[in-house]
Amino acid sequence: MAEGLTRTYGTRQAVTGLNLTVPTGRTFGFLGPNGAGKSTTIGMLCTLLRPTSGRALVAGYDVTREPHEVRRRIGLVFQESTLDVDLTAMETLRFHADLFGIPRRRRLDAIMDMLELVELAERRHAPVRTFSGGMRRRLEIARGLLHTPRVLFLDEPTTGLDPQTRAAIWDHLRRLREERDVTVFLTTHQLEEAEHCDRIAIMDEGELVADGTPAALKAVVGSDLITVRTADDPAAALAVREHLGLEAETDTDGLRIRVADGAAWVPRICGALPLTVHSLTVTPPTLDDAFLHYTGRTIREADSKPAGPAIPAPRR
Ligand SMILES: Nc1ncnc2c1ncn2[C@@H]1O[C@H](COP(=O)(O)OP(=O)(O)OP(=O)(O)O)[C@@H](O)[C@H]1O
Repeated sequence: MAEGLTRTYGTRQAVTGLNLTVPTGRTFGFLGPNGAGKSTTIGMLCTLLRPTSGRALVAGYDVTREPHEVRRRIGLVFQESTLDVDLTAMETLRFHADLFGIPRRRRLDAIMDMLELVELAERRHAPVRTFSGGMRRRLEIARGLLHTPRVLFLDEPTTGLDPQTRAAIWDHLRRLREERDVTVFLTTHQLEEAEHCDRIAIMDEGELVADGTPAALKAVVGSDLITVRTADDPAAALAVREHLGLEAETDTDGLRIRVADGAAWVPRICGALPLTVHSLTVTPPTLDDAFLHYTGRTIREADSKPAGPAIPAPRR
């Protein structure tokens, strides 16, 4: 829970008056372009950055007044890897278990449980340097979960990974949600990734602009996109405007028409066109449409601005 959470760097407002409640045991995605303030928010929630004003409770504890209580109850996976590549997977987790004071008698069970969760048990004695990017990320997730935190924070968990590995990481995060009662809080600037979350908060230029389930955010857009390719798109646009009174734009994809119930309009559009239709697709609203709706630009346009620094990962 955050109330009026604000962080400034000098004169720059990185996060402004953030109000947020995250449901327990769910996957919550923080979506926004580079520099929106996502990492700064995670940094404050994880007690790594002090809020300039406002307050936040994580797992029931105040991040400013009770940082140690918060730290005990959270796991953190940074944007950049913080693994020591000379250690094996087992040694990595053993080191972390010591750090968090996991009792010796429970240590091996806890480590094996986590290694099995992320399917690295067979590679437990291999040094991390022999691991692929996806395996390293899975090991970091296992490490973040070893002390059974109530909340797992992941800053851009699949950045830099190929699509297959990304899908595998999401499978693991899904299992985590199903099998353990952990709240997963992650940041992403990838729309496809945000679709996996139970709830999303859209952030832009330090402010929260929307918050809800992916379906609810898309529903606000309220219209499907019909794309039609014809033998003569400008003539088709004119016909659609004149006969159906619909706004139609043409671009390299063809003719683009936005309507509330796309499927119902298909026969009428085809009937109104006096020329050959090569193809017609109906696309329900996407999260990019939702982002556009709330911010006035697409996330890709917003992302082409220079990136901000990620939250500082501890160096070893
Ligand atoms: N240590 C810092 N000093 C000065 N400005 C900073 C610092 N860290 C972040 N900022 C600025 O604060 C704003 C928010 O940055 P932040 O890293 O939180 O965004 P982000 O949404 O996480 O972006 P990214 O996806 O690139 O990590 C940006 O304008 C960034 O330049």
